[in-house]
Amino acid sequence: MLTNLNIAIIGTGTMGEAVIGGLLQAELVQPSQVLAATPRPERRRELSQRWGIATTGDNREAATWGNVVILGIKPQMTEQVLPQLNGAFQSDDLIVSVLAGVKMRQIAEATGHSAIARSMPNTPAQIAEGITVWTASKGLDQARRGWAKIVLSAIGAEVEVEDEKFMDMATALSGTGPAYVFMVMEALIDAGVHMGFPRRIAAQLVEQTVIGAVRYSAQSGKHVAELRNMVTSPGGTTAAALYELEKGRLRTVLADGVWAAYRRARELGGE
Ligand SMILES: NC(=O)C1=CN([C@@H]2O[C@H](COP(=O)(O)OP(=O)(O)OC[C@H]3O[C@@H](n4cnc5c(N)ncnc54)[C@H](O)[C@@H]3O)[C@@H](O)[C@H]2O)C=CC1
Ligand SMILES: O=C(O)[C@@H]1CCC=N1
Repeated sequence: MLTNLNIAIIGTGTMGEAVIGGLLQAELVQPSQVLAATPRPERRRELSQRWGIATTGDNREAATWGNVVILGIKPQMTEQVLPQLNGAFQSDDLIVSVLAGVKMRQIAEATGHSAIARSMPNTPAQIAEGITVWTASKGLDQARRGWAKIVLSAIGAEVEVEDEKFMDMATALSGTGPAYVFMVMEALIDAGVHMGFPRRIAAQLVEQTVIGAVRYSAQSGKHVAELRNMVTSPGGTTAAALYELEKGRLRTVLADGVWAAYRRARELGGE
């Protein structure tokens, strides 16, 4: 449990705040157990008003105070921020990173602390509907693995993987994934408007089509190709549409996007 733990968040943008919100809304912690570190005073005011938590502009103070220290800064900031934290950790603290690309070895070297859970959430975390893939540093004890699991389950489902190599793949597939879905939705809504629907109605049709298709897929347990075949009447509209999508290389374009994200995640980690 997280009852007696202090949770510090360093870097409280989109993802850092999602974790704060998830923890508080699930009542896994009290506001008095949370300290948010971020450089901008107006952002600190906003966070303390919205969540009733303490804030600081001093990253080292947050790392010293926290038993669980969540890193929500951008990967490009690691060289500047992580050395500030060196020596601030107690031996039984836990670092939870959400940084794309950055390896546990890099975090351990820069901070001098090797008890780390590296995670990759995604933005539906903001409504506790995220999916987070995570892995722990070798030899991390069960108690702190438990802390990581509880913190990450506050923002949705979580999947633990043994090998850190899966983290960059998760970054490309599920971490970046909501952007693929939103872009496809946007394109479909625009097509509806192009045909003549008012935008509001086009958006409603697309949104519920996506929600319905995802729930149907999850509940039916059928392979997605089988579900797609069930939509495709012989000589009908879907067959006509799918022919054009295949001709436009939709599948390989999506795969190329995922591979580009994977390569970029590896670059951010210095590979
Ligand atoms: N946005 C997303 O969908 C996801 C992002 N991530 C990871 O989460 C991390 C944060 O990404 P976002 O929340 O999207 O970025 P963001 O730009 O919204 O948040 C970064 C935050 O760090 C703060 N910051 C800047 N300099 C700082 C410093 N010196 N000390 C402390 N805080 C500082 C900024 O004020 C900002 O609030 C990244 O490492 C990213 O790879 C992971 C999964 C999904
Ligand atoms: O774009 C990014 O780098 C972050 C990591 C995964 C999603 N957003």
